[in-house]
Amino acid sequence: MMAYLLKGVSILGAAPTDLHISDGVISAEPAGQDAEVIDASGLVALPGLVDVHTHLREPGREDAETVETGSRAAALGGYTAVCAMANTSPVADTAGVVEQVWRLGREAGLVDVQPIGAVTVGLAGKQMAELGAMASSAAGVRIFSDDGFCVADPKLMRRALEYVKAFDGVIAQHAEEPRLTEGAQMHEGEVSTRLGLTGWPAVAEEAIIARDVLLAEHVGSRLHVCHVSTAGSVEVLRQAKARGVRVTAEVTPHHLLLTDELASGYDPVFKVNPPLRTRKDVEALRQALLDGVIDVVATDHAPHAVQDKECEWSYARPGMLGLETALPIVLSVFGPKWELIADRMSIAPARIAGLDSHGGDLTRAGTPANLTLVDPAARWVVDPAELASRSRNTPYAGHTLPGRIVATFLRGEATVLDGKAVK
Ligand SMILES: NC(=O)N[C@@H](CC(=O)O)C(=O)O
Ligand SMILES: [Zn+2]
Ligand SMILES: [Zn+2]
Repeated sequence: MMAYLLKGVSILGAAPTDLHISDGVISAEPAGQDAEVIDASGLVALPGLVDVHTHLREPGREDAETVETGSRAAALGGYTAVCAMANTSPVADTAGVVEQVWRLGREAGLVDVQPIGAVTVGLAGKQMAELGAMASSAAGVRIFSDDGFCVADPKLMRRALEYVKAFDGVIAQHAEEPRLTEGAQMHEGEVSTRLGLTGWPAVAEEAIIARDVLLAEHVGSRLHVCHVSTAGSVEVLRQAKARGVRVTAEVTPHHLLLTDELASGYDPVFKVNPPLRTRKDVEALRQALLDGVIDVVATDHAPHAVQDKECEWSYARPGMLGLETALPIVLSVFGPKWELIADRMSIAPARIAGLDSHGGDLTRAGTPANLTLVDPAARWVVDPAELASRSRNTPYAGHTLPGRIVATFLRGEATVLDGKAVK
């Protein structure tokens, strides 16, 4: 096993120090002659990022992404763990499928791939999947989600919350009242009216979150809200948290930056669920992340093959890439608030996902060496052709972004060095 000495590194923006990595953990002692020395002056060390919402597309759409290509994109983005969403083909609704995804993650060996199990069979919203079997499988599933679809049936949602309570599981809801979003192509507002596109109203998200926090409160179980996108949702969450409801929430980098005005050019790269909202929503989401009303940044990395994305707006699949640009976008929005970034992108997501070996304290000897090194001064231009993802649907093509991932370590082994994946 390699040993490393990160010379002159700044841990979360603190004064430069030397960081020793050996035997897979942070070590108090220099490892001696054999350690590879990395000049880390000017670089910031963060606990390895953890994504609670990633679409890896395997099994079923390996033309868009595989566990391996998505893992590589994640490592290059500074991630050491990702939670793989269940909307694969076949759906990850059995112990067999989640174990397959988990095993593919182990084989790729670039990040910890933690499968999310479906709440309902085939994501059909009718019959509960075998949540217990997925939880007790080798994959040890803790998060369940029908993401892509909402668990719209309130009775089914209640039963799922009750069921996972036994093993401290969590239901991650894609909050969308389907009757209010029929035919929706973008956010319902001034821009959709001008473009003549059917809108997804903010209330379609807010109504489900309001219902679900009440259900979670009633059951005393854990709810996680995927990709929160509106100012109204933030207010519902703020009130629920003030009452002590066991609810956590995520926001994506794109909802922290981009607005519905971008639909004006009808470029489907900006088509995503939930849709890009207004400037007012963006401001409220930023404030909510600062306040902790929203707990984490999650990418909702949603790779799509060219033919599913480069077509007429109404035919294009919703979703955009996220793993390789998440940290730079967050850095561009909030600046070098390293404590905040570490909490919202590593510590809190690791806690939500139950990934105990991630999001650790890098100043403590014995902490598993899951970390990433960022060069905050480096600026780079996003070139879709250079991304490690198998897909190209980034909304940031041609953007100059701050912050480059220089190295990532998974249990003390480098997965990224000099900005390049090691395998
Ligand atoms: N976000 C998206 O627009 N698409 C996601 C599904 C989802 O997150 O709802 C996908 O799987 O492509
Ligand atoms: Zn979703
Ligand atoms: Zn998603």
